[in-house]
Amino acid sequence: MNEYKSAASYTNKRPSVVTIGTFDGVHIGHKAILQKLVATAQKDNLDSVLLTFFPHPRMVLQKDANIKLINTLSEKKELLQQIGLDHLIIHPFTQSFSRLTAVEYVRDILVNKLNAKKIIIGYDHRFGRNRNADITDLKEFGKTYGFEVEEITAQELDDVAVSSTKIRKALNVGDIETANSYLGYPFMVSGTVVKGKAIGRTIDFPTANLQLEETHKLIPKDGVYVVQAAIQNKIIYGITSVGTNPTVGGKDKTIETYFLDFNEDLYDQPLKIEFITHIRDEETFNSVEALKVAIQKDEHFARTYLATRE
Ligand SMILES: Cc1cc2nc3c(=O)[nH]c(=O)nc-3n(C[C@H](O)[C@H](O)[C@H](O)COP(=O)(O)O)c2cc1C
Ligand SMILES: Nc1ncnc2c1ncn2[C@@H]1O[C@H](COP(=O)(O)OP(=O)(O)O)[C@@H](O)[C@H]1O
Repeated sequence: MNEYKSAASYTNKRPSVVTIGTFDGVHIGHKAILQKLVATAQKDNLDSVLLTFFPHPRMVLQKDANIKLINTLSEKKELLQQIGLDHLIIHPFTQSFSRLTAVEYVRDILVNKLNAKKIIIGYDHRFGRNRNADITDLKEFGKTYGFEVEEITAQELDDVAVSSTKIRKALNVGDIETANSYLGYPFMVSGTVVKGKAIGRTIDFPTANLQLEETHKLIPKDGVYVVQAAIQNKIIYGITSVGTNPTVGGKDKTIETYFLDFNEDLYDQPLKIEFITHIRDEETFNSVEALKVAIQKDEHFARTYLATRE
């Protein structure tokens, strides 16, 4: 898969089939659409192109600072990599881009830059300045500029929308199993291991504190989870605390993991944790000693869970 930082840097001239969208989560519903894109490309001897935008249009247009996404950009790239697309364009969504008229966007980008011969798009897709144009307009443009429009039906799109919303809702209540079943892979959080308050090791539970790579990443509900990570190519299981650590007077949200049967320095290393199941909600204990007892129980829960699952 070739990657491009903007439509302008896409120099490929081959005729293409294009789909456009955010594809947050790259979940099982998205995969069905993307596989259709790849299959169409093969059938019609076209290059497959996914045109996606970053930052998310809502962040730019509605200044929606609170929008939370299932994937960071680098996670999305990694997931898309596995699908077999020919080209991924991550076009910067700016105010000036949003002001392109429908005809400018179709002619200058889809036709002249991407050489689109086919566009696979949702029945309710809108585009151009003020989202003025719809799929009927796109089909009209197709007659002028020589491309076909293949519509993703309401039913197909409903499946996708429903699963994105369901994934977000599930993560917000700590229902990892539901999120993972819609995603088709374990929900992940990645970042770099940074120093914390160094209290962990004093209660025999050192925790690798994750500093996230993006502020818009959706984080599951505060609580304690069973997780796994690949560390030096080995799967290591762990228990992760997501929350503000009220017992030790914490304020900021942290994501920290105690790895089972593991004793190595992880500072400054990249780390990706994959969520397996929720153990319990975050609690405020009367003492650090009581917290330690609770974490021992969490560890016991995790070991039993991992030993008995299929
Ligand atoms: C499995 C696990 C469960 C935890 N549960 C809670 C909790 O319920 N309440 C809380 O205040 N802190 C909880 N913590 C966070 C501890 O307060 C934190 O790990 C400790 O303060 C060490 O912080 P440090 O890494 O900055 O040294 C938990 C930590 C782990 C590893
Ligand atoms: N089993 C383990 N799980 C997590 N971190 C571990 C483990 N063993 C050693 N470490 C190391 O210990 C560090 C955490 O120690 P801790 O006392 O909690 O300090 P800090 O507050 O700086 O995170 C981790 O970042 C990692 O480098």
